[in-house]
Amino acid sequence: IIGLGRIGMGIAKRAEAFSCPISYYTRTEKSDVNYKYYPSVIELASNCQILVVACPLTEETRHIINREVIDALGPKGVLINIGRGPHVDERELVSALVEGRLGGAGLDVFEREPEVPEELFGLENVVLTPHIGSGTVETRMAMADLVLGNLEAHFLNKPLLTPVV
Ligand SMILES: NC(=O)C1=CN([C@@H]2O[C@H](COP(=O)(O)OP(=O)(O)OC[C@H]3O[C@@H](n4cnc5c(N)ncnc54)[C@H](O)[C@@H]3O)[C@@H](O)[C@H]2O)C=CC1
Ligand SMILES: O=CC(=O)O
Repeated sequence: IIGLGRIGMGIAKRAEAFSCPISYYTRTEKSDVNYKYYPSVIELASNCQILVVACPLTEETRHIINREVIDALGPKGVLINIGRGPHVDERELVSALVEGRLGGAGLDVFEREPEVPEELFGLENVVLTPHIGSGTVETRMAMADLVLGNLEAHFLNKPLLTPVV
């Protein structure tokens, strides 16, 4: 798992229930988890079967999944991207999938949404969803409540619930 935050931890917890050994990459090792830490994405990709991207998109994480990482994951590896499309060099991903250099992919996000590379539609080893990672009734209700809560706090001159700056 790349990015062991709220979503990454949620994925780890569920995967653990299926006896999956969990390893992760973040910029610094976490002292409060027992999962195996790798100090680079390459090392993580070389030592895992399923690589999940769950970090924020920043200049540092743009194309964090490049050809080198894809090759390290290899023909038996699977890439899951539920973060942001530009985490992945999509051209490299498509050619690796088409050429069988990567085992498979599960993609909820794409580099140039709403465009999705045509080649992906024909592949048996790819699962595509239209950026619906947060699309549950409960989550969407919680998102709407948070917006309303922030607006209410703002207009009552109270501290915001989730200030951005
Ligand atoms: N597909 C979808 O519908 C959704 C996608 N997302 C994406 O998932 C991302 C993660 O969401 P949360 O877990 O809620 O965020 P979070 O802030 O709780 O966790 C992000 C984690 O990534 C780590 N991180 C930051 N920079 C990093 C880097 N350079 N390399 C490795 N790790 C790094 C942070 O330390 C943190 O542990 C969001 O930023 C968003 O882009 C979020 C919600 C829905
Ligand atoms: O990508 C969706 C989000 O809530 O972030």
